[in-house]
Amino acid sequence: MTPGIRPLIAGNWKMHGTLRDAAALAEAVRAGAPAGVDLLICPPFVHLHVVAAAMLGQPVAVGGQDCHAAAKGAHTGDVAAVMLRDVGATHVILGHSERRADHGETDAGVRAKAEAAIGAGLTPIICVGETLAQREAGEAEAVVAAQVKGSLPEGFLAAGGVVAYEPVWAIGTGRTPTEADIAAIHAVLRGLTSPATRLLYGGSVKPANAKAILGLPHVDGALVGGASLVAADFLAIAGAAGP
Ligand SMILES: O=C(CO)COP(=O)(O)O
Repeated sequence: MTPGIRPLIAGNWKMHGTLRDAAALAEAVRAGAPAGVDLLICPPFVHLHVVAAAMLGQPVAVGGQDCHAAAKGAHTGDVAAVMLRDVGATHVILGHSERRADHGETDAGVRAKAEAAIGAGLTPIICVGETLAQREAGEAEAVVAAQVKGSLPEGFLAAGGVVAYEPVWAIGTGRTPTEADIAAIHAVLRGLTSPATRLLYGGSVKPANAKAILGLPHVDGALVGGASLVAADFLAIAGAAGP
């Protein structure tokens, strides 16, 4: 943790569940939200409006998992940042490695989306992280630094933008980098951002490893995938970030 930075525990629900599941999960998270920690849940687009309406005025923020760089237009299947803001989202995850892989997203594209998000009043959470081949080649720090330099738009730090380090090989695999490796990358991220930027770690975060990971220097929270779909696990991770 970084002294003076309030931790953020974010749940990326990815493409899971029904509307009923989403409503129940959000309510369970709300009911158990611990003090002293910011909580964010990011449902699939089709569930976002209902979840955001239910969380209005509650201590659980709601975010999107992506947005388009344009404010409107002929972009079939896409969703604009202003639309997310309009239905109650306050944050948006951008440049997740699954989107970089599934949709060919580039650093420049992520930067354009982040500009749109900031313009719409959303807090962008930009994801960076190396592949296993890049880590084994000793390139992890250079890859992550290049992604940060390429993906963060001007005004990102002033707008309170968040950076999430998610090594691709740790996502959904149960594998995590060593604590020293996480700390090393986060030190690089701190050097490239600001003393106040929230830096999240993501990749197989679960109740059993949350305390150790969240205790590392410059780790100001977590971006949680699988474990965020189980309210008790997500809340246990949030509890590990608390005072
Ligand atoms: O991709 C992630 C969050 O964005 C991490 O996913 P897991 O927690 O399932 O490894």
